[in-house]
Amino acid sequence: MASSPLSSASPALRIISSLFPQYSPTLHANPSLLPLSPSRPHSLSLSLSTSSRSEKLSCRAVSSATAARMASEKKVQVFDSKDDLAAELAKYTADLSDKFTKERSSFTVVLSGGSLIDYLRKLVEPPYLDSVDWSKWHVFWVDERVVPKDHEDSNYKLAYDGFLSKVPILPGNVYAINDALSAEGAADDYETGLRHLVKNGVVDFSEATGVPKFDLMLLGMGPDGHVASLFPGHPLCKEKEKWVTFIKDSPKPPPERITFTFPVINTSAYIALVVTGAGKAGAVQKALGNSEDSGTLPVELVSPAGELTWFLDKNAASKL
Ligand SMILES: O=C(O)[C@H](O)[C@@H](O)[C@H](O)[C@H](O)COP(=O)(O)O
Repeated sequence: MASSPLSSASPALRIISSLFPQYSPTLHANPSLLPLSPSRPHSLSLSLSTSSRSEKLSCRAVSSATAARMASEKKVQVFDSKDDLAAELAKYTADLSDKFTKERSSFTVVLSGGSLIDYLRKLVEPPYLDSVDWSKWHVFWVDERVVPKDHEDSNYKLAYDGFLSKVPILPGNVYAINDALSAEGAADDYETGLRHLVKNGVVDFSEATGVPKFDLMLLGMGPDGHVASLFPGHPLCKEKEKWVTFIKDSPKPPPERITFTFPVINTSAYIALVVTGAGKAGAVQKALGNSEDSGTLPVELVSPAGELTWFLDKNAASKL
């Protein structure tokens, strides 16, 4: 298991629970939308809380964890403000960028849509703007809506406007979907592209699981506990063969999307789950608390081979 590279926690950071022992033809950047102007990352020193609340949470989580989840290293961090969360997420990401760019010639980062992009806001500011080796970044999407790249619903557009346009990541290293294809075609095309990138050594590969091993996934979670475009009760949550699949009946609009599957998500070296807002407190409680019906949410299936870190604001953590 990879150890955290992370080492000085911000004062506002509260760790309430910690270690659980235990290219392609079309996988390309869109030059018209990627006039990326140009322009390094870190690990949190985890100051473990010894409060009774912290111990209680750890016990609760352990009691509800499956054997697979126990195999993961899990950290839960609660921040007093969204700005504090964004500051720590920037530091965490920059540290991991530093670690992986020193170890390999690339840093493979997977983005989700939604509010996650806004929480990357401090990563595009000093000191990270100049200290991160952006030239080594390779950017992917854990899920994407099947809409044109300039559509308001596009995760690519969201990431471009809020993050990619502000840092000097090479346009050729940004892997958007082919928006001219159907959902099924775009999913197949994205998987084909990934296979090329694995073959070329840009993306790491896990012999153990037979799927790509991304360095970092930055995930959000919906109020219903969905992650990526893997929704509660949907058969796609059980997909074991495909790396990338598609959905045409997403309960969260728009309905047509492509998404990484759980085997790929769970092969990641690091996953950050960024969850804020009182509307998500129930799902957070189910996933991390001692809920009777724990184990029913997609987010509970997130159990990476590496390290999982929850970044919560106090509202999302309010039922813990
Ligand atoms: O494209 C998407 O819809 C997503 O990738 C999705 O999984 C998102 O991350 C969650 O729905 C959380 O979104 P919010 O953070 O905006 O609530």
